[in-house]
Amino acid sequence: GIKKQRCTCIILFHNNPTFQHLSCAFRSLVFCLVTALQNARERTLIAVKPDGVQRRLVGQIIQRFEQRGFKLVGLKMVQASHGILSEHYGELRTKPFFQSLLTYMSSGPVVVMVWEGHNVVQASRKMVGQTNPAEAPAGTIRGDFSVHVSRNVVHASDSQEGAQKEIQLWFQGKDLLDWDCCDQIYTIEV
Ligand SMILES: Nc1ncnc2c1ncn2[C@@H]1O[C@H](COP(=O)(O)OP(=O)(O)OP(=O)(O)O)[C@@H](O)[C@H]1O
Ligand SMILES: Nc1nc2c(ncn2[C@H]2C[C@H](O)[C@@H](COP(=O)(O)OP(=O)(O)O)O2)c(=O)[nH]1
Ligand SMILES: [Mg+2]
Repeated sequence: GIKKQRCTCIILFHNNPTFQHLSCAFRSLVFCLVTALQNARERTLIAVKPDGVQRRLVGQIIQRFEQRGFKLVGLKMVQASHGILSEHYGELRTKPFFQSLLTYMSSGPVVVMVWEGHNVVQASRKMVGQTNPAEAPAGTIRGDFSVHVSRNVVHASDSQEGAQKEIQLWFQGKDLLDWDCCDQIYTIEV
């Protein structure tokens, strides 16, 4: 993800004849700016699970990501099928709770979202808290709103690679909006 983008960026700025005549300092400055902007475009998949929707927690969960400074770029409410859920939770296929996980996740609507921003994958895992709410500190979503591992309110991608796969699984490219957030220069250094 980011490493590949950095390489592309380096190739663009160091091998492109258009930029050869620019001073080294200026090229470095442009490179830093582009890298900062690309880092700010990291995305993750967050889903409010059926228990979160039933308990009317959607608004509070969205609010936490907004107030942290992340940008919502995709949002939908879906009744998820076992098909999409078994792909989403493919790595847990051999776990004893896999079938009950699918039953619970398809028991009602989920609200699936894509959030964008600097370091959003890692930051949102911290905001969500440990898988088992008993271990999730107060102040995290799971630590504030849940008590049992099987009803832990929210999903968050656990790596950048996982996020990319999950976003492709749940969203079509055209449903993710690339919009300018007017406060962006106040939330990251560019
Ligand atoms: N022992 C368990 N009993 C019941 N459900 C479980 C158990 N372990 C995990 N789950 C459910 O499966 C989900 C996926 O487990 P995983 O290990 O991926 O946790 P997670 O990454 O914290 O959660 P998610 O992937 O939903 O964000 C958990 O969020 C939880 O709802
Ligand atoms: N019933 C039950 N459910 C579990 C257990 N471990 C995980 N889960 C459920 C809740 C998790 O949110 C979900 C996905 O697991 P994960 O991807 O390892 O954790 P997380 O990414 O949700 O934090 O599976 C578990 O031990 N028991
Ligand atoms: Mg997980």
